Amino acid sequence: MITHTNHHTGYIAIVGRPNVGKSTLLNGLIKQKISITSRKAQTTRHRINGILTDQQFQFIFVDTPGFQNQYTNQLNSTMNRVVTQSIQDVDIVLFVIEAMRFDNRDHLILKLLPANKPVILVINKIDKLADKKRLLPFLEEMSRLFTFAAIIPVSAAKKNQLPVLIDIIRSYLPENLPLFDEDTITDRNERFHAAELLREKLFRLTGEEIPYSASVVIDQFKLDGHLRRISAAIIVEKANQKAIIIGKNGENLKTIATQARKDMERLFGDKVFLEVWVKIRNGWADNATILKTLGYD
Ligand SMILES: Nc1nc2c(ncn2[C@@H]2O[C@H](COP(=O)(O)OP(=O)(O)OP(=O)(O)O)[C@@H](O)[C@H]2O)c(=O)[nH]1
Repeated sequence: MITHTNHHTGYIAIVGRPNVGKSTLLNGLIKQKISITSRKAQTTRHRINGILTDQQFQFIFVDTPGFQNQYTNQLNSTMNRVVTQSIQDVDIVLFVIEAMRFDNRDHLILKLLPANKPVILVINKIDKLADKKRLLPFLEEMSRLFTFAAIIPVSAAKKNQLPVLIDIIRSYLPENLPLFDEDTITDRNERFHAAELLREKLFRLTGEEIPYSASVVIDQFKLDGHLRRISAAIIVEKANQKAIIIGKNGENLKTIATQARKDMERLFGDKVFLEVWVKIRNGWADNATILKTLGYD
């Protein structure tokens, strides 16, 4: 029987400036693709809880949007607030940086780190370092910045050192009963993940022309036996953006939809029938382009 004296559960925030690899790290730690990653900075806009549970431990990860101070619009100030809040609410903080880089934005986050809870410095992307010897002086330099509970170099993309990181986090998890069922990977629902996966492909497979204002809406999400029937809309501002997304002969949209569907099937463990429309925000739905991707042969 599980009692609170032999079980550990804790909230872990993953913070770091945009593009350091927070989403990749979260995905690697919980071994499922639930958080979106992209080459473009700042694709994470939501708090995503990824949950890892075993017999005696439950790790509840909070993936925060990249902290940044380059733009001051409403969305970004909200993001900065989310980072500050999530640091307050958790038991452990993972501060993610890139190997050999520590810029002004990293310094800004450093200032927000709490003194009263363990902060683990995760130095990511060590696979990019040709000469690993350069890491040692960098580690020393970092250790002088803050009293970190631990400093660990990893490669989130190559899954190097992630088991070691898990063991370190485990040692700081407070005694507590599990808060979620064992099967729960995330407390976000499937509809949300379907939108996130499609949004990731949209950013990955279209150029810089598509602004962050492009959004994805799930119009329909129906369970039909084991099949999930999903109808989604990509919403853009201008006709030329719509044309870019669709691509020549619909090729680009087809690739986006197919890749998104495959990721959805992997995550849900079942077949998906995905229909994607591209709409212009001022809403003439009649003009929508339809693309159907069959989820089964
Ligand atoms: N070489 C290498 N690239 C990585 C590694 N981890 C992440 N990346 C790449 O870095 C880019 C950003 O990764 P994300 O996981 O989206 O970064 P993020 O910090 O969540 O970014 P935001 O959502 O913008 O805050 C992607 O192109 C990843 O493939 C790593 O260990 N090595």
